[in-house]
Amino acid sequence: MHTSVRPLSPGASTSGAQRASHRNTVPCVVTIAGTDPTGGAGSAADIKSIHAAGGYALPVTTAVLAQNSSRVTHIEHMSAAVVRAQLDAIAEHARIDAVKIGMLGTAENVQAVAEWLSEARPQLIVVDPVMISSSGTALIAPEAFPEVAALCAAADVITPNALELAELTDSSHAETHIDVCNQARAWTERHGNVVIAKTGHLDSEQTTNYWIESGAEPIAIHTQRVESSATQGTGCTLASALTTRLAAGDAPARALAWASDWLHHAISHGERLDVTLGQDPPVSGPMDHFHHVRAAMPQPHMPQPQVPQPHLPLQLGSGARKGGGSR
Ligand SMILES: Nc1ncnc2c1ncn2[C@@H]1O[C@H](COP(=O)(O)OP(=O)(O)O)[C@@H](O)[C@H]1O
Ligand SMILES: Cc1ncc(COP(=O)(O)OP(=O)(O)O)c(N)n1
Repeated sequence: MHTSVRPLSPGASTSGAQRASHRNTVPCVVTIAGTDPTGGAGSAADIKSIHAAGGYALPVTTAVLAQNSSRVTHIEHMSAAVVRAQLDAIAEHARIDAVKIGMLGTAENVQAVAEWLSEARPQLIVVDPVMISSSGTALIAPEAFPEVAALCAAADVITPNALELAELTDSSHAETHIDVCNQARAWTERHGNVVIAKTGHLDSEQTTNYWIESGAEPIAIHTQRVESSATQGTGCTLASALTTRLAAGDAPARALAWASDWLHHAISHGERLDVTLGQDPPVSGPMDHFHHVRAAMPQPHMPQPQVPQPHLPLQLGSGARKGGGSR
């Protein structure tokens, strides 16, 4: 890595995650990501999630993809100059409360983003180290792995899935919640920032999200695994919603609980969108990022989502609860 983003002092991650200065305004969140024309993952998922969580999205495109949930047929990487120009255009125009980073694609783009971050010094940086699509296509060049790891080390919060966490910590693929938490703990003790340890890729009834931070008790937000095809873009969605709630000033437990619970409902209500063409076996499709808004806007042709409260912040429903435990 040629560029360091900024030095992190011990505990800086917590303060970074809690240092939201615009608690009484809509948080402006820059999302740096690739595209998905089917709207399920990438920047489309990010924009929807940021707005659903009460923020305003400023999208920077790193790559244009022809993809759906079954395959990626084309990737056009933006040049580092185009990525940088988009970031500069935002910086001269808008308040930036937080930056969420997803697919970067090339080592040049990782460097361009790292350089900009070291100049812009946003208050909150969340990195979702996107490496592979669920359809199996690599979304980052292998030679860029060390650059992505360095970017992760300089972030306030990282949100790797189990595969990405194993890659970052040079470990074998986790099989249990305890494995995932141990790997996250190893990362956080080395780098001093927060890891959201995710368990969507494991074979467990619960899809608990853990806030793992050096020197602090883990925060565990438990949700039940939903048997649904509406799981396209879950990682992008969780990271974007969490970033927005942190930028809004929520404490870590509240922000992670809101994002996890809302995501659980978005998956649960996704199939009723009925977007994907019927296939056998069914392909995965988008979740409903606006189930809570739809609940407040009667649509006679659709069954009404049973979401009790349309306002922010969403109170915890039956899907999520805070507490310890590893499974
Ligand atoms: N089947 C599911 N039911 C409920 N929640 C899920 C499901 N799959 C994923 N999630 C939620 O989405 C989050 C991200 O999913 P995960 O598969 O771990 O990462 P990624 O989408 O980045 O590969 C999980 O932490 C969990 O909150
Ligand atoms: C452009 C782009 N970015 C990220 C992903 C992968 O997103 P993720 O949220 O991890 O979703 P799934 O792969 O689990 O659907 C992507 N496909 N495209």
